[in-house]
Amino acid sequence: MQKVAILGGTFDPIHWGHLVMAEAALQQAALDQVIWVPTRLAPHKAQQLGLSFEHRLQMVQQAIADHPTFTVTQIEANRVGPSFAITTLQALQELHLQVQWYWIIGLDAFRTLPRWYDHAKLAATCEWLVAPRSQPSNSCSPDSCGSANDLTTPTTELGWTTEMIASCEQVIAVMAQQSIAIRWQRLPMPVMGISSSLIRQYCREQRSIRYLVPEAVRAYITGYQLYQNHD
Ligand SMILES: Nc1ncnc2c1ncn2[C@@H]1O[C@H](COP(=O)(O)OP(=O)(O)OP(=O)(O)O)[C@@H](O)[C@H]1O
Ligand SMILES: O=C(O)c1ccc[n+]([C@@H]2O[C@H](COP(=O)([O-])O)[C@@H](O)[C@H]2O)c1
Repeated sequence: MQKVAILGGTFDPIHWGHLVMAEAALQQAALDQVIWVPTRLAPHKAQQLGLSFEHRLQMVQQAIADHPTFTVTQIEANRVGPSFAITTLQALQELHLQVQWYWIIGLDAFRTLPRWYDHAKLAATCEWLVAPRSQPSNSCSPDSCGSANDLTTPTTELGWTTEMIASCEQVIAVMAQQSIAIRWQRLPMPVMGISSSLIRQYCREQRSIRYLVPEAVRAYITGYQLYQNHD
């Protein structure tokens, strides 16, 4: 049976944090494939107007072009309403039979899992590969994110602090209270203090984004003069 992981995201734009996370997952879970899924309308970012789906898709395509086991799908391109994860997973299940499913996710997003649409069914359908993340991204609410001092108590596990691990276990506990069993693993990888918000901010401030995103993505952003005036 093939082992396939979904990496869903807004990717506005894709950056090295996403790519390092995907590579760590590939190795850790011995995956056969990672399917990148740009969201059309992220459920919790629905009010925000970001770049078009086409621009975000193009940047993902260019960033993963040289990777033999990364692919990108447009499965959410024409979806009406928010892009719920369970809908995407079920649609991919119909296309890929005989697959053991995984979902690659950063700690900030994992913390919000108990509030995802139909999370009970989703949790039963895939295993979660969680990447450490120290800074809350703009996308999560204050009650769902950790403090900025997550880096204070390191463990021997690459990238992970005791606070981050406790945060994951809190998610598992909340799910358990709802009688939802969840399969998950922590990804050993360095904490990458990069976010799409940071890239957009750097572009607005006309600071260099070299080494924060792949060169092809930087060229794309520069070529279309993206992120100059809005967040
Ligand atoms: N630097 C990072 N380290 C670990 N996980 C990350 C990192 N950046 C993004 N992710 C994860 O990748 C997935 C998609 O994230 P997304 O496309 O929203 O990027 P983002 O950098 O969080 O964006 P924004 O800053 O606009 O909120 C989420 O699961 C998120 O937690
Ligand atoms: O299904 C949900 O309710 C849900 C709620 C929040 C986030 N997600 C998914 O989580 C992934 C990461 O989202 P984002 O916006 O942080 O890039 C993306 O695939 C979203 O569709 C899904």
